[in-house]
Amino acid sequence: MIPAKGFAPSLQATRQHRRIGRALADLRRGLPVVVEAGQGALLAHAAEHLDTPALATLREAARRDGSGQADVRTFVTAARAAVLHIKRTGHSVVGVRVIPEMDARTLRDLADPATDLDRPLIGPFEWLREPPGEAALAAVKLAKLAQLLPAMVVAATDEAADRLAGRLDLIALDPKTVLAHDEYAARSLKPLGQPVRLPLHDAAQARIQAFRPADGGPEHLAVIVGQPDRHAPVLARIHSECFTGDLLGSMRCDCGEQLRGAIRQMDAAGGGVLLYLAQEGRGIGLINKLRAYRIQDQGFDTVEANLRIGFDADERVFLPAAEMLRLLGFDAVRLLTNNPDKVAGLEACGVTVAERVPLAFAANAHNEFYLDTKRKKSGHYL
Ligand SMILES: Nc1nc2c(ncn2[C@@H]2O[C@H](COP(=O)(O)OP(=O)(O)OP(=O)(O)O)[C@@H](O)[C@H]2O)c(=O)[nH]1
Ligand SMILES: [Zn+2]
Repeated sequence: MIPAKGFAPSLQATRQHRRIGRALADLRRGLPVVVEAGQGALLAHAAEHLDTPALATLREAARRDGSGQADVRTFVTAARAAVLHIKRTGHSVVGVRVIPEMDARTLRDLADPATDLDRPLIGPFEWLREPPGEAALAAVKLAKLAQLLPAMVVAATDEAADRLAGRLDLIALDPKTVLAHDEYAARSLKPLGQPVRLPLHDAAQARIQAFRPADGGPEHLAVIVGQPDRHAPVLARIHSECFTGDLLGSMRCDCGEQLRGAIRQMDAAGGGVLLYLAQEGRGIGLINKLRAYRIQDQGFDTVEANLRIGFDADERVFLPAAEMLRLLGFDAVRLLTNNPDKVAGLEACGVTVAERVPLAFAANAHNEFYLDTKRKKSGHYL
């Protein structure tokens, strides 16, 4: 059994994490958030929502340098910086100085790969070689948590975070809390009542159970097929949500077939557990996955498309899956997957993967290249 690690956050920590949910809603509706940065703060705006008045607010709030220029920067991930021909800095997040000639549209384009080929950006950009502070890392993490493009335009201010947030009626966050949020959300998962009966087309004896994190973030689901034995490794599938494949039957991927195939295999084996994780698009969210599809239609593969947007090839964390297994009473699994990272990710969270059980279906004309890329670039066994 995975040690429960005595999850008992302080009231203060709980308050901070709940604030993140409110901050994400603000970012998604086009408002900035405040991130503590030493004595001062960053006023951070999601790049994809930046318009002219928002940029003016950032310029007004920013401290001035010796020449009177406002200290506004746009922070992008190393992957996006590479697309912008910014020399490798060795840091995961890179700051680009926002000079007075840059307008809101330029800053949106800097973040958004959609126009890369039609309207190539004119550099070179003035980027900062120093490592980004914790506050800048937290700002970019917030964009990812909000499932927006992973780029933030920020003003560095000398005003204390609480004062600035109070004055502008915004949410102030501590960067350490933001950076620890994934772990908090996973460890705070709680089952919602008892599993409820859900006869499925492929498994008549099935039940479904929802798990909710304390921060108000997305719920994850577990489908328990049959009566799995708690004393032996359980046949398990960790399946990341794929609206297009699971629900619509998209032929761009193999998700729908894997989902139903896994349930059939569990039914045939007399029992199993399928964890359905709210991690659409390998953790980048549905809208960003649709952006990735558009880039793939320009000739890039699935990994390149993620990187051009500024994400890693895979942004998922497997701690929620491990926690759900623990809460369901399973400590060892026979994992239905072709993905070596899932095996390693789950084991790193304390779940024993006793066996990897392959899950393969014939390719179609639309997903052949996708499956080939999984094999060649992501090391999938297929
Ligand atoms: N970013 C991105 N996500 C994709 C793409 N195609 C499918 N996905 C997502 O990938 C996830 C599918 O992952 P899984 O079914 O867990 O598959 P996997 O990581 O390949 O591993 P196994 O299926 O277990 O071998 C879903 O969240 C899909 O939405 C794509 O082209 N880009
Ligand atoms: Zn899919």
